[in-house]
Amino acid sequence: MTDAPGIVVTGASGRMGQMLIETINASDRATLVGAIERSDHPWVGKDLGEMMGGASSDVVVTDDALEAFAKAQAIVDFTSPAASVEFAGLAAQARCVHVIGTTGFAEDELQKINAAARHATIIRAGNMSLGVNLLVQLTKKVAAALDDDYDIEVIEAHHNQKVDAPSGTALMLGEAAAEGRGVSLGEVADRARDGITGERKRGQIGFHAIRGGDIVGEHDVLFAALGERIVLRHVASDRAVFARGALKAALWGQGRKPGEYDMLDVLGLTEN
Ligand SMILES: NC(=O)C1=CN([C@@H]2O[C@H](COP(=O)(O)OP(=O)(O)OC[C@H]3O[C@@H](n4cnc5c(N)ncnc54)[C@H](O)[C@@H]3O)[C@@H](O)[C@H]2O)C=CC1
Ligand SMILES: O=C(O)C1=N[C@H](C(=O)O)C[C@H](O)C1
Repeated sequence: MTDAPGIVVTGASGRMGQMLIETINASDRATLVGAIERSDHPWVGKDLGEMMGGASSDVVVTDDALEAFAKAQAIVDFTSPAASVEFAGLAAQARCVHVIGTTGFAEDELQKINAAARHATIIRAGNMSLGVNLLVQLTKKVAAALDDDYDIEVIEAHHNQKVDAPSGTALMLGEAAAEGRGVSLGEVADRARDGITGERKRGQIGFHAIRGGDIVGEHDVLFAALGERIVLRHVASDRAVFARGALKAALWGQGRKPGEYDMLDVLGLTEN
């Protein structure tokens, strides 16, 4: 028997799923106890290690989430919004910490996750890297220091397989900028410019999404005024930064009371 919490990875064959499995397997602070894929996925029923191109392992990929969650202390979940909402209910039943990295949630889906957090410890963040979470705090501070002579634009770039836009990170940065300015993002966001748009409205926060090749994830927050520009930038060059953050969150969540937390809580970056 070891004290290392048992972790189940959902979306095991995905870009993040495989990175998470490698990160957990390399750690002596957690043990991989399960791997989930969708029912129609060719990995279901197969040995996880072999599917990842290595030696056989103790883990067989399954589509039975509840059975797998029952053996775990934490679920690390980078899948799709619909899947993560379902896993939130099952993780709450199994009393597991649920780390959600999935992005692209609709408002009603976020409400369902929020409801699950009444009974479960959920840590959700659109970006699990230390660097981006620091950038969130910097963005809030810079936005609070400047008035709306400074136009704020959030520009993000990702690989050509990404299905949601703006990225979860871009929305976190936009929220931070809006909070710094004391406004509601919903009221000032401009998420699509095309055609004769008219002049930029003062106080807007604009979003731009670049998609191409194998870009891991890049985010700029631009503050542009007459005669000067400030650019706050984060570049992720390796998905391992997200996986390390997610593992840290799963460990941090052990023994924590039910509620919805984020990476600022995990990293101790919350402030007044
Ligand atoms: N918060 C963060 O730090 C990060 C978040 N992400 C987000 O994580 C999510 C996944 O990203 P990728 O790994 O690049 O995508 P991906 O498409 O490579 O992987 C998603 C995996 O989830 C699986 N899946 C979908 N529905 C499922 C279900 N019902 N049951 C079990 N498995 C299911 C798919 O089969 C696939 O293997 C995206 O929303 C992305 O934006 C990605 C990187 C970092
Ligand atoms: O889909 C991705 O790849 C990423 N998604 C997250 C997001 O939507 O911000 C985090 C990271 O940028 C990679």
